[in-house]
Amino acid sequence: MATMMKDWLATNIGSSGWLLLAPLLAAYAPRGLPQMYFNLHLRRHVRRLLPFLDPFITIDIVSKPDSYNDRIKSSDAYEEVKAYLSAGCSRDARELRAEGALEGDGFVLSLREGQEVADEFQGVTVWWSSVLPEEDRFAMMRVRCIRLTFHQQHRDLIVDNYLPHVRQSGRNVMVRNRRRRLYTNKTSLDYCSSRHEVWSYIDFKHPTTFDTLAMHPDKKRRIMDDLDDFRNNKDYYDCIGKAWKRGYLLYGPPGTGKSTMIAAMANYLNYDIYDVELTMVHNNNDLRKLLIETAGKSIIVIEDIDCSLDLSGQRRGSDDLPVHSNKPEVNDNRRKRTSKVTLSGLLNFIDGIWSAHNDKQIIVLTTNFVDKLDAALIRHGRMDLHIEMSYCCYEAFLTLAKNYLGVDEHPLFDTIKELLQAVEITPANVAECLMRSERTDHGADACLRRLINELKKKAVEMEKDMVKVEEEAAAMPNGKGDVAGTGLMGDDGTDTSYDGNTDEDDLFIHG
Ligand SMILES: Nc1ncnc2c1ncn2[C@@H]1O[C@H](COP(=O)(O)OP(=O)(O)OP(=O)(O)O)[C@@H](O)[C@H]1O
Ligand SMILES: [Mg+2]
Repeated sequence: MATMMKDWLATNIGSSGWLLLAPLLAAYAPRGLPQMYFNLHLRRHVRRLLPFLDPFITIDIVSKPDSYNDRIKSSDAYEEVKAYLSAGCSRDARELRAEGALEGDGFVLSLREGQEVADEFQGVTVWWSSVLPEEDRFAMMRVRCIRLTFHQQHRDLIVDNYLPHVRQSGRNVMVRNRRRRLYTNKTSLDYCSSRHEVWSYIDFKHPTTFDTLAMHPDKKRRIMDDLDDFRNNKDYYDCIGKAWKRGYLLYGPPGTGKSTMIAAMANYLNYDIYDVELTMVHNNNDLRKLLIETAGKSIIVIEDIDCSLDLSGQRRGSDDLPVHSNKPEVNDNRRKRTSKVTLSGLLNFIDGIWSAHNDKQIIVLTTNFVDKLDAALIRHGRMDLHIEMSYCCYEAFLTLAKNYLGVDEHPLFDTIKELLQAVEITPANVAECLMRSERTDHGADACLRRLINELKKKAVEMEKDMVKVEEEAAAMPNGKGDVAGTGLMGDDGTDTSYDGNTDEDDLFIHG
């Protein structure tokens, strides 16, 4: 309605139609004025009259040109307005356009050109319409335009309150409709490539949550609290002048749930995951490029960081490796060296000046061998929280029993509790025992007995290992040795293997 009136005024007064008023105004024109001055004089009067005749203001929100890539943030406003209208006011429109939604099988409805819908905000009515942009230069680039029309007396309310409200609501709609994504980096990056070109993705559909994650409940609570503090404290990060980011180091033996924890975090926060395969990144520049093309509200993951790069070697500036070697670890190192990413490039990726371009980003590094990592990589402020993923404790077992067998208690639980205090077994191993198919035939009993057998078997193995190690240690002149036979040894010869301890001070080195 408002736009129709406005269009009428534009056609009949704003352009050639102003001549309709010419005879009227000519009567008031000063006598003897040359024709050219008369026209100017007339136009000035018409322009002054316009606000009285047309008190409506329009604001055009234009889409990005189709040829632009998705780095142009100004396009976000158009998408947000579209989402806002699609969810609400387009219900009143009679003629709609349906585009296949980027996510899922649904459609995004928007207004067809020329259609108009009304919206109300704090008692004020505004009108939205879809129009073709007036300027020809846009036509080649297929830019779409949504026009907002409102009375000039509400200008402040609309600009200061309504438009931000529309954007925020539109963003919420987009988040609600959106499926989360699991990205991974592509091999070759070109300098001009955009997000689609450096990352490929699939829908992220991991079912793990913190409820199903097997871990001591106190430890789990502290991690969840830390995540909550992170996502809710933008003001705090601004106040202390720190980029709104957080780093987590997850370390522990294979099968203790590091990858599972990342999925639980992503589900908890509703974030996307960028899984960086470092060995495929050619150099520091490509790494930076990848970072720039990530979006906020995401978790950047580098799994098995100790295997991805020869970080310790680079830190110490070690010599080139021999060209041929029979040792597998040497060949493995040579493979890592094909990537020219350096430790310093990685450190900059994590918290360099470029890393602050996105808010709400979490970086997670995982490793089986925390002692192999350079101190700079995991220092305070870079990896804010160190989380040890340890062997299965009784509390973690209870979660797995609930997940896999649906039982909260069972007469065999006491035996299992006792064994778990003495035996190191990973949650993955426990889960495997509880997944046995006998469950369907014999209920939880068969699975729990299988677990008990597994635990007893491990207890015997551990006993044997201990005897062997003690014998070896006794045979060494200085009595020092790799006690658990894990290959993890501190510089001073002390054993640095995982002890499965769930003492909180051990779990949270800092943070
Ligand atoms: N803490 C846990 N809670 C629930 N399930 C777990 C847990 N740990 C392991 N699992 C189960 O074991 C499987 C392997 O776990 P996951 O891949 O997370 O281990 P990881 O620590 O990442 O191992 P790796 O070091 O080899 O990458 C998971 O698919 C899951 O089913
Ligand atoms: Mg893993």
